Amino acid sequence: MSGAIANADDIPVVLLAGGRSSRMGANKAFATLGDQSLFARIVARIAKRQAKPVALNADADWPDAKGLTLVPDSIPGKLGPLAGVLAAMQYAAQRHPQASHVATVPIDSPFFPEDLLARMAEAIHTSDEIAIAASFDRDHPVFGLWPVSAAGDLETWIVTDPKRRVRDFLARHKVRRVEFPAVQTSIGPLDPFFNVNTPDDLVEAQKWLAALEDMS
Ligand SMILES: Nc1nc2c(ncn2[C@@H]2O[C@H](COP(=O)(O)OP(=O)(O)OP(=O)(O)O)[C@@H](O)[C@H]2O)c(=O)[nH]1
Ligand SMILES: [Mg+2]
Repeated sequence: MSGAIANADDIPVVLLAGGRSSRMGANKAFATLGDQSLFARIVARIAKRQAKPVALNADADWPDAKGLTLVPDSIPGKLGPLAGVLAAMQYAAQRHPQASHVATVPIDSPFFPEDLLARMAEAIHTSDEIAIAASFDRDHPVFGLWPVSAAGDLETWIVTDPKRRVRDFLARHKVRRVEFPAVQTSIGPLDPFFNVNTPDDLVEAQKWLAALEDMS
């Protein structure tokens, strides 16, 4: 905890939902998992621990933002998740000027840790550091705390780097990786960052959900 500069309660959270859902074939935010859409499930999971209002990074014609501030990408063309991160930074700079960081959470990962923001905030030691989540030794940079001060650098990088690989952007900054453990369930260890990309993933997510409900 010592040295941490960010308090999780003060960090605005932006849901990333600006992708194409091409593997799902339809907007996966509205795919049903249990008795809720992925979108509703993720909003509820954040609301459990998050005091600040939540914004939604999605296309301007999104059907129902559930009262969240709708934040479309500032650079058009679906240039990847970091375009959503940039929109999140710009939203935070305008609407939460006291916040050093903005958090991003993707719309397709329904089992993310409840202590996500608290642990990521603890990992940040200076206002220019990035924190990203990891599990099973794999990075999940869509789950990140992003310094608002890096917006200009991110914008330049998105526009000028033709490959736009997330790891290349991260290499330009000081990054804190926060490793989260597997969740033990009745059918085995669940990666808390399991994400739903395909119809088959949705079927698998239903199994994990049932296994988690068995445990509670
Ligand atoms: N703003 C924005 N968000 C994106 C973009 N591409 C992906 N994302 C988001 O980043 C997260 C991870 O992306 P993917 O799992 O690849 O989702 P996707 O791009 O919608 O799906 P596929 O088309 O199947 O790859 C999701 O929350 C997406 O909504 C983009 O171009 N712009
Ligand atoms: Mg995904």
